[in-house]
Amino acid sequence: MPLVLYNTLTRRKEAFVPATPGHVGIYVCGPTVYSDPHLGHARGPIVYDVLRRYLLDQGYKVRFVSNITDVGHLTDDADEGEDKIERRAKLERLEPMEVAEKYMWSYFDAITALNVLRPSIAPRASGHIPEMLELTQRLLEGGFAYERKGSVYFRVRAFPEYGKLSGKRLEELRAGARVEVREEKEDPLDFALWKAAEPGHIMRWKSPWGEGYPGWHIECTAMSLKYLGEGFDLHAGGIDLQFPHHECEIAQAEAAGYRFARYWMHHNHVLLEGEKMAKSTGNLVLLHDLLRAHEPMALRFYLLQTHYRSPMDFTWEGLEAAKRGYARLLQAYREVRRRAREAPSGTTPALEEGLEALEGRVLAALEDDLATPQALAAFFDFLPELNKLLPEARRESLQRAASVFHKLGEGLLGLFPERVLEEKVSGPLLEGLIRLLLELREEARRARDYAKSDLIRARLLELGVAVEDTKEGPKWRIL
Ligand SMILES: Nc1ncnc2c1ncn2[C@@H]1O[C@H](COP(=O)(O)OP(=O)(O)OP(=O)(O)O)[C@@H](O)[C@H]1O
Ligand SMILES: [Zn+2]
Repeated sequence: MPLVLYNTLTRRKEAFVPATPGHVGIYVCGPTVYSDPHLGHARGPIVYDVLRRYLLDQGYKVRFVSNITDVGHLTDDADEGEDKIERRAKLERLEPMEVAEKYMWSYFDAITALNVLRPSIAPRASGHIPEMLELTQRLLEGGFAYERKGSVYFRVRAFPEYGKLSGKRLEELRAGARVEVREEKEDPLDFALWKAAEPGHIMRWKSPWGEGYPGWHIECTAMSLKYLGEGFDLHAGGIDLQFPHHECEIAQAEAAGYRFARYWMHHNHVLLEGEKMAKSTGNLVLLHDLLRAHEPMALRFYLLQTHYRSPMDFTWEGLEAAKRGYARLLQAYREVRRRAREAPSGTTPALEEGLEALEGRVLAALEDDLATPQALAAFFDFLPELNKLLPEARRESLQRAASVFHKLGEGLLGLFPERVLEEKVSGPLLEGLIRLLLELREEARRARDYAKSDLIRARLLELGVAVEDTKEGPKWRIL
């Protein structure tokens, strides 16, 4: 398989070889669902969606697991602070699970509008507490964890490979760590596998150590191993998750004796005014606001214009430029489809050659660590030639052009769902056309050309539009 991906674990591009021939297992860290998604939340789903589409196109069976965090993600990375969902529940006067449900659907609605395929499994953390307890128990038994006042912490010192994903050195981390006053931890680097619930904490489950709730990191380890098995192919998420979240995930899995993910992918951030777009800081543009005002596929196109490992600065000018670029591609594709229906039969070798080159370039770009900007550039480089060939092109070659556009543009990049290709005549357009015909009819009447005015009326009637002449002028209705 020719696909090459940058593996964060080894810090180099590597050929991607799935553990089981013909199958690929992918786990992507999903959102903590306590508010509406912003544009940054769409980047990962779209990038990994292109990867998934590529693998499907290559004939792989892909199990794509992306979780929903509905418990355990605290406002503070050092295991202090409130649960993000529970804090929001208090603000909105809702049950925590109402908050999770509301924002989970808000997230799925948005990424579905962006033509992202639904995960094969979207496990929710709160539904996997037994798996997390079992893993915690195993770590305790192996001496990799300890219990303090009903909470259980991972003993980082017992796992010398801690830091291998992020390349961080334990001594430096320790020097920079904050030491809390009421610290229960042996080492400031230790992290919670299980937290004792304080009085008043709503989301709580029974455990061998009393009532509590899981740590955020143990959720993803437990759920990815459950659904993808040991040594699964690929684990992905935003670059902010590389440390500590993913570092902790690896420590938990491997200390418990399981082989963990073989490849790690991290996408860079969407920035606004140079800063990470984030819920917690309020530096954001909401996805739903963008989706209401702009073609979702133009947004998807905009995000794919930057390589996933580079930061992407969101600007309104950038969005407008992307809309224009997308419209050019869409127009070309529609034109190809239209002509493929009408052109005289035959082939156009120059067009076929151009298509083959396009296909080669797009595939080569994606196979080189998902170089989506280069894949899009290949389309734009092909446009002038395509536009030159179109007027004379013959049907069979145009049909092939349409299917190549479908395979590359929709199948791989997910940019042209059927919805955008249908050149639908909308309500306002229809009404305008009827009004225009009636105006022409009035003109004919004024010129005493009754044959023409009657003809217009008769033809409209055939189409199911009845015209009635009243004192206030002609009225029409759909039969
Ligand atoms: N600005 C961004 N650009 C790209 N990916 C992002 C961005 N913000 C969050 N993500 C990714 O979205 C996923 C869900 O993240 P999460 O729910 O923790 O959101 P968040 O906005 O980072 O929250 P917070 O601001 O509270 O840290 C993660 O994979 C995370 O890396
Ligand atoms: Zn995760």
